[in-house]
Amino acid sequence: MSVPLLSLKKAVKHYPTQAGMVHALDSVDLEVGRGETLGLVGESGCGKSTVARVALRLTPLTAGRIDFDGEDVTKREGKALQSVRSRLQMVFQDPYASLNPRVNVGRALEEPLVVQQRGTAAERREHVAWALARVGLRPEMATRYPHEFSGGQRQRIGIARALMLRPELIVCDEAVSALDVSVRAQVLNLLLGLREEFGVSYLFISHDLSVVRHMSDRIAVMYAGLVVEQGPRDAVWRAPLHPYTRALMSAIPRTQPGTVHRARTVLAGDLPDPLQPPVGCRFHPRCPQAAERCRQEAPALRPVASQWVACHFV
Ligand SMILES: Nc1ncnc2c1ncn2[C@@H]1O[C@H](COP(=O)(O)OP(=O)(O)OP(=O)(O)O)[C@@H](O)[C@H]1O
Repeated sequence: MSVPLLSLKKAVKHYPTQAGMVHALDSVDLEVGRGETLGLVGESGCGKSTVARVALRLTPLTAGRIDFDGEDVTKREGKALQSVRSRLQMVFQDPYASLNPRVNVGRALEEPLVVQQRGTAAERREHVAWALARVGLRPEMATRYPHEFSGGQRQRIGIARALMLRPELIVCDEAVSALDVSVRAQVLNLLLGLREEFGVSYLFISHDLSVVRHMSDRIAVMYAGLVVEQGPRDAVWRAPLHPYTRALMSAIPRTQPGTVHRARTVLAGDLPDPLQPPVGCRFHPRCPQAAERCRQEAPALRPVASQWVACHFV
């Protein structure tokens, strides 16, 4: 098998707080192959954005390792880190928050090229026009300011900015969650088109399973700082194995095309307290199948059929 573009190996991220240590990630293993889209799903607070932040080296790991294109980049700093960063970009949920309201769109798009000292001013302007056109905006819009755009257009600007350095991997963190349904479909199709055109890989993070299904080749399901199931998109969608994934799937409205008819499992309770995750399987307090072993022993991810699953009873 070829070397994955991005891999997290036993990645741990704990945030020290006044109340104690928040266990945001505990030994997470994930891989994104070249040209592949890995969808990451799970409830709010399970650690999805933390995966994005550690993958982009926006925050350091507490333990574990990150490889990019076969090289250990966990501790890279300075110029060596900058060269990795240029190959990895992020699209945020709210592009407005990441766009300076006083800076026009042309300058905002040019900025990554200026930081990386690429091209002359004229070449950079030309590249801005190209990126705007590529995301379906008119090049003359470069002189406008963020507030002059709709939510969907702003997200296109966020994508154009991510494209400026022609990255190999784009991390999309809830990139379409704030958009209306029709605009959402357009932005998703734009992302799929860019993948076709440039072979870019995506780490596609969303709490919305149907969006993840639309976008991904493989799906990883997170629960309370851990990956509990991962595998090929259709296998996870059609035959989820972990009780948590099954509960997530059963909550999807049956009106959606291709949805497999499943008895609905209502998940009682909330995610566990990240300051004190439960002993044993972290899902056991909410699991309809929990037994004594689940209360005592944490299940490891192991291969079952075409998936990897962390459950004693699958
Ligand atoms: N800087 C921080 N300091 C302390 N705790 C944090 C910090 N960032 C995140 N957390 C906590 O880490 C856990 C995981 O958060 P994270 O944002 O990664 O989850 P998420 O799945 O992306 O949720 P959401 O979809 O709501 O963003 C949560 O309990 C969160 O409160």
